[in-house]
Amino acid sequence: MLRIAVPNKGSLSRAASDMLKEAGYRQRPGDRELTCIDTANDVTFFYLRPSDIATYVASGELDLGITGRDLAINADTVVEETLALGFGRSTFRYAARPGTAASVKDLDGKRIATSYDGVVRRDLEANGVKAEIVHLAGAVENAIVLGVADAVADVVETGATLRQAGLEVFGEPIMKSEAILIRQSDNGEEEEEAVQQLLRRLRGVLVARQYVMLAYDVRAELLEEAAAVTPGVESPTVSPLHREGWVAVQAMTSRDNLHQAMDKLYALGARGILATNIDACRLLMRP
Ligand SMILES: Nc1ncnc2c1ncn2[C@@H]1O[C@H](COP(=O)(O)OP(=O)(O)OP(=O)(O)O)[C@@H](O)[C@H]1O
Ligand SMILES: O=P(O)(O)OC[C@H]1O[C@H](OP(=O)(O)OP(=O)(O)O)[C@H](O)[C@@H]1O
Ligand SMILES: [Mg+2]
Repeated sequence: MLRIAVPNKGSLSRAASDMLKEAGYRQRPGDRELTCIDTANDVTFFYLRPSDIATYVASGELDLGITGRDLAINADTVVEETLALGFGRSTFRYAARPGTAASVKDLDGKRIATSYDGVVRRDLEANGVKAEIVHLAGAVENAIVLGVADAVADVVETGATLRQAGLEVFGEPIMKSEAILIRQSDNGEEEEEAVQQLLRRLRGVLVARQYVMLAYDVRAELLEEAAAVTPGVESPTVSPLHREGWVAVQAMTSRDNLHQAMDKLYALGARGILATNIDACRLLMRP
C-alpha cells in the first residue's frame, strides 16, 4: 500500500486535498482525522504538518508527500521534487524598514528573523554574508518593531502583511515556491506502478485545470488559419459538417489566452465557438 503525506493545516492543506480528490482519491471527511485509507486505490494518506513532511519522506517511512518547495529546501534532509503542483505559490524574500538595506550584502553583522532558518542560512552562505539568524515560529514581521531583529526573511504572497508592518522587500527573491510532490531522493528502487498512476492522475488534473476544450465551425478554406490559432496539444480534430464547405474543429486550448483565441477565430469567420471545461484527462504532454 502506498503511503502519502498531505498537509494537515495551513495554506496548502485544503488545496492539496482538493487536488487529490480531483485525481480520484479518497480524502478525510473533516480536518481533525490524522489518516485516511483509500482501499479502492490502495493508498493511505497521513495528515502531517507541512514542515515535517520532508523528514518523513526522506526517512523512507512514507513514499511520497505534498509540501511547499520552500519547506522542502528548509528541511535538514534531502528529498527529490517529483512534480510541481501549481498551487500555494509564493516568493521568499528579505524585508526591512524602508531605506535600511538594498541587497543581501547589507545584512552583514545584522539580525534576521525567520521561520525558515535553513533557506536563509543557505542564501547567506551563498552570498558570503555573516549574519545572526533569529528563529521565530511565525508572525516574523513583528520582530523588527519589537527590537529582536533588523530584517526579516519570510513568505510573501500578496505583500499585504509586510505593508501593514511598514516593511519593504529588498534584494533578489531568495526563492520561488509552490506546492510540490516529493519522494525520497535516489532510493534506487524502480518506480512502482502505484506511483506512476498517481503521477499520471495529478498531471491529468494539472492539464484539466490549465486547458479548456474549444470547439467551433469554420469554412474549410480557412481551416489552416484557424488551426494556427488553436494548434491543440497534438493536432486539432477536424470533422466534416453537413453544411457544404464547412468543418467542425476541436482543440485543447490554454485558459491563459482563451479569449484572445476566441476573438481571433470570430474575426476569421468561425462560428458556434464553444469552450468547455475538461474534468479529467490522461495525456502525454511535450515538455
Ligand atoms: N500566504 C501564504 N502564507 C503562508 N504560506 C504560504 C502562503 N502562500 C503560500 N504559502 C506556502 O505554504 C507553505 C507554508 O505552509 P504552512 O502550513 O506553514 O502555512 P501557514 O499558513 O503559515 O500555517 P501555520 O498556521 O502553521 O503558520 C509554504 O510552502 C508557503 O510557501
Ligand atoms: O504576502 P501575504 O499575502 O501577506 O502573505 C504572507 C504572510 O502570510 C504568512 O503568514 P501566516 O498567516 O501563515 O502567519 P505566520 O507568519 O504566523 O505563519 C506568511 O508568513 C506571511 O506573513
Ligand atoms: Mg505561517
